[in-house]
Amino acid sequence: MDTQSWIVLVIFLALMASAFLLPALRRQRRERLRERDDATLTTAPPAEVEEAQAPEAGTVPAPTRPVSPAPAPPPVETAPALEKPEPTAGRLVRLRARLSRSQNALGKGLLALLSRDKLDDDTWDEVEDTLITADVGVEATREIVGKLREQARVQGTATAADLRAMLASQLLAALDPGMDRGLKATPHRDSADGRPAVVLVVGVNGAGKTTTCGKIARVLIADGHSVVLGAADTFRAAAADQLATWGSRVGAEVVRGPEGGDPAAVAFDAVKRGTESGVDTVLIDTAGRLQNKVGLMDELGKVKRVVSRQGPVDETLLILDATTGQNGLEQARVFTEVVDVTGVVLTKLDGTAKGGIVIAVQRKLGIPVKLVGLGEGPDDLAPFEPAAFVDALLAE
Ligand SMILES: Nc1nc2c(ncn2[C@@H]2O[C@H](COP(=O)(O)OP(=O)(O)OP(=O)(O)O)[C@@H](O)[C@H]2O)c(=O)[nH]1
Repeated sequence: MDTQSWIVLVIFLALMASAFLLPALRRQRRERLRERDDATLTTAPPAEVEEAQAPEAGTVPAPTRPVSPAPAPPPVETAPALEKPEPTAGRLVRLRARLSRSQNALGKGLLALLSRDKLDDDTWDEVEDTLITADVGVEATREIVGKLREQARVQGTATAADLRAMLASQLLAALDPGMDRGLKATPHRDSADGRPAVVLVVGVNGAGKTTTCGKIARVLIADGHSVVLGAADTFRAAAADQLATWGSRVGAEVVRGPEGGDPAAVAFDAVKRGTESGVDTVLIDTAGRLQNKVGLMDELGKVKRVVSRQGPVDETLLILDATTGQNGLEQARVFTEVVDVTGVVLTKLDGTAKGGIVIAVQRKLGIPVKLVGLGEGPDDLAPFEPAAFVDALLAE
C-alpha cells in the first residue's frame, strides 16, 4: 500500500471509532451520574443536602439533622362577634326620612290642595280622592274630610298652615293614638314554670314574616330581653336557615325541626325549650299561607292550639305587606278569624305611598298597628307612633 492509501485507511478507522465508541462512552457516563444522583437522594433529604453546605461567615451553623416543619397550631374556633342592635326608642324618628320619602306624594298632594285660594267642592273632592288613593279607605276618608270641612267652615278664614294643622289632628285622631301598641313580650315569672311570653308570627307568603321575626328578636334583645326563636316554617328549608342567621347575629337560640315536619311540633318544642332555658320571650315564625287555602289555615289554627297547651299565646302578630293595599284587609280579616290576631306589623312601608292602610287596618279590624317595617336593614323596624307617623306624612 502506498502512503496515500494508508492515510485514507487511518481516517476511515478513526471515523468508525467515533461513530461506535463515543455514544457508548456517553451512555456509560450518564449511567454513572444517574447512579450517583440516586444514591444522594436515598441517603439525604433535600433539606439536609442544602443545610450541609458550608455556612456563610457570621451565621449560626445549620443543624445537620433534617428539620421537620413546626406543627401548625390547631385552628381556633372563634364565635362570630354578636351584634349590638340599635335601641328601639326614637327609631321612627331615625326612619322618618324614609317614611316621608315614600309618603311624599300623599303629604305633598294634600298640602297643595289645602293651600289653594278657594276651597270649593271640587277641591274637597280631590282631597278625598288623594286619601282614598293612599288606601285610607272610603269610610275613614269621608269621616276625615267631613270633619276637616266643618272645622274650616267654622273657622272662616283658615290659612294653609291652619288647614295643615287641622288635617294633622284629623289624621292623628283617625289613627286612634290611645290604642295599646306595646308588644306583649313580658315573661310569666309568676306562673308555676316561669313561662316565657310567646309571640306567634303569621301572614301570607312573602309578607316579611321571617325577616320581621329576626328584626323583632333584635328589638327585644336591644331592650334587654332574652329570646328563643322557633322556626315553625318547616315548609321552606331556607326560612329556618334565614332565621338561624338572624339568631346567631344576636345570640338567640333557634329551635328547628326536619324539613316538611309538623310545624305545631316545632312551635311546641320552641316554647318548651324557652321555658327550660328561662328566656323572656319565644318568637315563633310560621310558614306563609294564603288566607283562602282552608287546609293551611287549619294547620295554623293547630299550631296555635298546640302551643297553647303550655300556656296562652301572648301575642299573635299579623305581618302585612303595605304594598298589597286593600287586599291586606281581607287577609287580616281571615287570619283574625283563625288565630285571633292581636297586633299588626306593616312591612315595606318604605316602598309604597299607600301609608293610609295603617288607618284602614285599625278601623276595620280594631287591631292596633304595633310595628312598621321601613327597609331591609336589620334595625329597619320601628314601634308605630301615630304622631311621628302623621308628622312624616305631612313633612314639607
Ligand atoms: N323594603 C322592605 N323590604 C322588606 C321589609 N320587610 C321584609 N322585606 C323583604 O321582603 C322579602 C320577603 O321577606 P321574608 O321575611 O322572606 O318573607 P316571609 O313572609 O317570611 O316569606 P315566606 O316564608 O315565603 O312566606 C325579603 O326580601 C325581605 O328583605 C321592609 O320593611 N321593607
